[in-house]
Amino acid sequence: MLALVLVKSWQTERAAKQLRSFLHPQGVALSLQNGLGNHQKLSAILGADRVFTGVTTTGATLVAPGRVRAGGEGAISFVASDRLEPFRERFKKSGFVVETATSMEPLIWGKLAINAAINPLSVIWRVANGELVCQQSTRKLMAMTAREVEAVALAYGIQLPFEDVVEAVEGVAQRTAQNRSSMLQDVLRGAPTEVDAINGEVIRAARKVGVPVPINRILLYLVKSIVKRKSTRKCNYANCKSVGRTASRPPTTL
Ligand SMILES: NC(=O)C1=CN([C@@H]2O[C@H](COP(=O)(O)OP(=O)(O)OC[C@H]3O[C@@H](n4cnc5c(N)ncnc54)[C@H](OP(=O)(O)O)[C@@H]3O)[C@@H](O)[C@H]2O)C=CC1
Ligand SMILES: CC(C)(CO)C(=O)C(=O)O
Repeated sequence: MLALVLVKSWQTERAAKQLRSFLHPQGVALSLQNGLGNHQKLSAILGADRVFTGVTTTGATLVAPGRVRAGGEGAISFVASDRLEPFRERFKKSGFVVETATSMEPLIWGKLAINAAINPLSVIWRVANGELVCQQSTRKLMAMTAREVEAVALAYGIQLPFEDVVEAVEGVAQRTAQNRSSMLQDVLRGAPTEVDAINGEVIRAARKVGVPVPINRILLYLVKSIVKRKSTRKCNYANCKSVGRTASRPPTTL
């Protein structure tokens, strides 16, 4: 039995606890989630020998309950294992492209670079992925973000699984041109985002090895402020306690 874990990273722990009670003792869980930390959360609850983590660049947009629009070409990638082998053919029969990787960390960090660069920018500009490669300025921002992630990975001795991270990010954005990133879908429906598990984790990992990641930091705060603004409909300045403000006037509109 295979349990595919495709919940948001902040839902992983709950899903793992549920899985613990009904996954067959010989069954395995395969996470294709974005971000860092899902493998550890699942392993802590289900046991490391039952948890596999891969990635997918197959885009999907939820259009209504039970209705999903395929969001362009992509692949499912995971490290070869006897326990996953029986499911490879099933994925292929269902029309998915399946790729084999030699180790998990480069795979996860490669996907992290892709999501750190595409997802927040799609939220900030409210565009489908393809739009991000249409303008020089957004392309530059995507490139700078992805290169920061690559620098952090290298500081940990992890080589990303592509020759050129910028080409990889732009390639995914082009192949999923019509897709709304999973983060944009979250923001549009008022759900929590995975920005902490993506750009937030890049920042945490970078801090430990002393690599500067200013663009990831800015993207994290921009996404958080957009989410916050959407949930607080009117200007909350008068009641804001968290800003140690010195001025008694409201902020100037620029
Ligand atoms: N969408 C995309 O294009 C891609 C997404 N990903 C990654 O895949 C993962 C899933 O993304 P996505 O499909 O967009 O997410 P969605 O939030 O659209 O879908 C997740 C679904 O899982 C349900 N769910 C949550 N917890 C449980 C549970 N314990 N038991 C059963 N169902 C549960 C949610 O229900 P409810 O809404 O009620 O919480 C929701 O319907 C994420 O990590 C994402 O980053 C990776 C590549 C592409
Ligand atoms: C592959 C991509 C960028 C597809 O949109 C994705 O992983 C996501 O939206 O989270």
